[in-house]
Amino acid sequence: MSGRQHAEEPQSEASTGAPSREWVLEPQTEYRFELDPGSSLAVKLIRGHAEIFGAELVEGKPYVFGSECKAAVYTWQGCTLEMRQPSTEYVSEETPMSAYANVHLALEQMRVRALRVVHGSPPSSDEEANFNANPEPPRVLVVGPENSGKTSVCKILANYAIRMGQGWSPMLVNVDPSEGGWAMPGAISAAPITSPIQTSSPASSLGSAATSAPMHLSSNSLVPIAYWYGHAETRRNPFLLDRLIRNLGENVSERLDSDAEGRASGIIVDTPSSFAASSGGTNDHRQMLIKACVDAFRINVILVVGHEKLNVEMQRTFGSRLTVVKIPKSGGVVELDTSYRERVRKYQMHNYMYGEVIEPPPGLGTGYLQGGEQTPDLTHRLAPSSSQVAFGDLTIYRIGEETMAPTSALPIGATRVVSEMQPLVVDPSQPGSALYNAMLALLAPPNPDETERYDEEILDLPVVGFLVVTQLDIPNRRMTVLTPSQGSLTGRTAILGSLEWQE
Ligand SMILES: Nc1ncnc2c1ncn2[C@@H]1O[C@H](COP(=O)(O)OP(=O)(O)OP(=O)(O)O)[C@@H](O)[C@H]1O
Repeated sequence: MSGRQHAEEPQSEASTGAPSREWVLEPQTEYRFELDPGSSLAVKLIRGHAEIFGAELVEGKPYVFGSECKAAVYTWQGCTLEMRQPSTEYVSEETPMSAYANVHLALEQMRVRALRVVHGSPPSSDEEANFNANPEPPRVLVVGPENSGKTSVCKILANYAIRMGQGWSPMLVNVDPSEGGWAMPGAISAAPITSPIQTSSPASSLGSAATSAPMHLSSNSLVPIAYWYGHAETRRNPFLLDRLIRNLGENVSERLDSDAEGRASGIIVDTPSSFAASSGGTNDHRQMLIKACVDAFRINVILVVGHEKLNVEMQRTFGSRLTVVKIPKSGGVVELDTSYRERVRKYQMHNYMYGEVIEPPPGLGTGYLQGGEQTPDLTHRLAPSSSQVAFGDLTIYRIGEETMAPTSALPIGATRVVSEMQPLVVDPSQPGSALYNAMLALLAPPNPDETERYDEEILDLPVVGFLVVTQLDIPNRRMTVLTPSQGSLTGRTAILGSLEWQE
């Protein structure tokens, strides 16, 4: 074992607090930790250099982690770390970081060449040798089975791009609706990354997004583009997901069209594990969704994380027109079970509404960083508002699902079959509307030009926020909703999915 555990003595101020320990890490090793529910960890870099999923640690600053976070502190050159209160910890010498760094270098070359074209600079001699007259920026799809570390790979690659100091702003895309990215579980989203993605909690595994927190308080906040699918499982409505992935791709392209330098930074797409193996869904759906991503984001590199069969399949399907590379899976990736994933969804929903303040380990004092931000009390605690809305003020739809009415209640001859894409109005006064405690996505306003409107327009509108129905008062035709933003809901449209708010 290369990590030496140095001291195990309580620090002076912490006679009532958690003891701190030092670890000395050899070059190219990582310290892995896992937190139990309700516990928190503080890590401080004492000397040397270290990073968490590619984001560098600042020397001398304690970083806190909570909400059952599982992660690793990696060092290329060696370092000394101090920590308080991990639940599980160990050091590993075997990591795939060299392979990931090589992938990063290849992507970086693609960015540099693409930017040269933007600036109209002449190609370098190696490009002439390769006859690469029209270099493209990297547009990368990361695929792999459950718990292969796809999200971690995406974070590492985005953070390494940021660390180049070239002003890159790679577009990070999350098409895994079970994770929620910067939005909410049930959504797919994209955001340009301009500062390192910090890891502190699975409630905000891709860094923090701006909800109702004033932007100037949270410098790392991102304003993502999001679409609402409404379910955690891709098999629930793959046709809807296909359409939303294409919408997200179009929206991302439009943004990048007017930002040539951002375009040269490239795109990194994190995918759900159901893209690797059809768990309940069909193989056709799986392939359809992979193809939707390849088309929508004009993918030119597919990274397959540690899965030989999927690698062969991707080579066969796409190998003739884009680069498919298999990369190793990290032994540190933690097997996340269903109940953990459910708890993480709850943390993410709570984080969206209330923000998250991690209680630091006792004895840490002040001046620590949470998710890279100082003074977490200000930046991470939000105050959602509860307001009353008349049934008629907010139009609510569900997409492509049958009403709950039993067949016997349907008109004679009516069938229960509904197209996957059909928007159906939800009547809050009907028992079985499934609105109570449901998570709803608030859509952007439709096209102001009535002539541009079409029947299924609401499928193509991005999400501007989320709300929860916390009370239904059917006799008075009112409902109480919880939302982090203060704007009026009158005349707005919201979509219901199958995700429930959990207090
Ligand atoms: N080297 C590591 N050391 C410790 N924990 C790690 C390491 N790499 C990843 N993890 C943790 O393992 C868990 C799973 O990793 P990750 O989310 O990257 O996998 P995934 O393949 O994207 O998951 P999913 O099955 O949800 O698609 C996460 O909690 C992540 O923080």
